Amino acid sequence: MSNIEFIESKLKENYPNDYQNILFGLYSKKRVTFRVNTLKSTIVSVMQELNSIGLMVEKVGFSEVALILKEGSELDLQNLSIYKEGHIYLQSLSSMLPPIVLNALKGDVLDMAAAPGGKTTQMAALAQNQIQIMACEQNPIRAQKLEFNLKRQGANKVNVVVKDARQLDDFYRFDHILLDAPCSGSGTLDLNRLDSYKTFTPQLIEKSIQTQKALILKAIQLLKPNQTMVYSTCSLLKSENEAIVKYALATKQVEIIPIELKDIETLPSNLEGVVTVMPSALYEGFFIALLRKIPHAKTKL
Ligand SMILES: C[S@@+](CC[C@H](N)C(=O)[O-])C[C@H]1O[C@@H](n2cnc3c(N)ncnc32)[C@H](O)[C@@H]1O
Repeated sequence: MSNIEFIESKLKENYPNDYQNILFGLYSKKRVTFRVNTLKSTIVSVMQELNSIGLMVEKVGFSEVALILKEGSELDLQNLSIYKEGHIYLQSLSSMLPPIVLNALKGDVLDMAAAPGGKTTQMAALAQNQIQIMACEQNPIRAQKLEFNLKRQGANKVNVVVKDARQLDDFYRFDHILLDAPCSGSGTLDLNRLDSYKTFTPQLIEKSIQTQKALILKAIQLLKPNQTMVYSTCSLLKSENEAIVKYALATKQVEIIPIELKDIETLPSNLEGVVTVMPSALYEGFFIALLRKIPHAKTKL
């Protein structure tokens, strides 16, 4: 079976009625989207700057600071001083959703799989640097990129920990946790490019599932009772999404807080309250679940 046939078979197995629309989304050329960094600039100032050089943008319903470039490429933005000085951050719209859903505005926050830092810097901006973030990243090279982005974006209350998050000390307790888990990436594949999908294999899926299970148990352990965490992936596979959340629910230490996304096309789920964003030219395929730790639940797993 070729890689493409394998992808098609997995999507068909997961979404028998929607897999053709999903494939269409994964073949679509993605629009260029980005976020204004409110630690350094404002939406008005960025829009004025872009207008003055003829780069037209449109706003997106779910965020005051998310923008879509009407015409042009990432390079057009990367050449600008507002990009180089961290006033904007190139980010897919779907990838902006987990921090918005988590809404971590005070206390201590753990970003368990943080590099390159799109969501860490977004959380820092949403809280105007009023939260203390521990940003954990296993891969040292990616951690350098994370450090670079934090500095450029002015996210100055972030402590980078280069470590396997499974090995984080058990005595930590956090008010909010973002677990944007390593995954097969099935929601972000560009099916026009072999280099994008050739690593999508049964082995990668299996390895991702094992890591996701260990990381979600660790997250539950490190979360303060009554507080919230987000589990997200850029995969569309239920084995990496709903099944991992069900695995977490089986500990009886967390419950789902239902998420409602307006004006964003989602895929059917067998688990109520979680969302899977349909891939399209505008959105990547993405899964998001918001969990709350049940008060008085034992922390020992
Ligand atoms: C989906 S990416 C995170 C993207 C990031 N949250 C962002 O928005 O920019 C997953 C990251 O987890 C890292 N990772 C994988 N296994 C890990 C582990 N056991 N502990 C910590 N980080 C891990 C990978 O190196 C990768 O950088």
